Amino acid sequence: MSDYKIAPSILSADFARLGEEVDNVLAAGADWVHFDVMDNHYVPNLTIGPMVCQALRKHGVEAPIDVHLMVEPVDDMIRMFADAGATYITFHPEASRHPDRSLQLIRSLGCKAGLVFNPASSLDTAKYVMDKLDMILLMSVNPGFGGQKFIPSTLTKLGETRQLIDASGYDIRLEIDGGVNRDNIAEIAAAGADTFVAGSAIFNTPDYAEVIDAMRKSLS
Ligand SMILES: O=C(CO)[C@@H](O)[C@H](O)COP(=O)(O)O
Repeated sequence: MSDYKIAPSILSADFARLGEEVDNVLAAGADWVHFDVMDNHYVPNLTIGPMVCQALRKHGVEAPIDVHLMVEPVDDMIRMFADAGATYITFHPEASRHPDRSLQLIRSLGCKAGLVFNPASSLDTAKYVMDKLDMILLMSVNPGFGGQKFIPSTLTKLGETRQLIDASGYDIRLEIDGGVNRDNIAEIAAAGADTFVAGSAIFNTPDYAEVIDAMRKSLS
């Protein structure tokens, strides 16, 4: 597999200089912008909303914006992020009363749709909606904060998810999020991931290009 995507999580960026940070990380070789939306209800933290996504588009960001909704409920936010220029919109199935309907809503608004699974959540819901998925995102930390350690049992879960995707025959990306860095990215890719979210491993270093290059080297 060679179509790897690196998606820096702007949760670890300097919010006071967000446009510049996103420009810099894309110029450094990032493929996507990962956009973490937290509501202090589904997760115990509060971050950014659709206005910030729209502001990044107005600023000139053309790269895919990968919106990870950690909010409950999800449908109003899906509509607002689709209007704001999101490319992917993913949500946690337990945060929607009707996950199938929410997935259909995302696609009906012209975005790509995905489900997110926490470290201890079963993949069951995914099995019944494979035809409506463009991405499965596995959390390798508990959601809510950047800078946590990768939970090793996620490697087994990645393998199970990869089998599920391959058996389905659908074109579904497998994204991993939490504790990804230059030292573990190769092992994570070998377990089945093709899309890598990394926040602190990129934004907490002075040279974004150096880290992203090192990640790509590990992947090649
Ligand atoms: O969604 C989340 C946290 O809830 C992630 O996107 C983190 O922001 C990843 O940060 P690092 O673990 O890479 O620092």
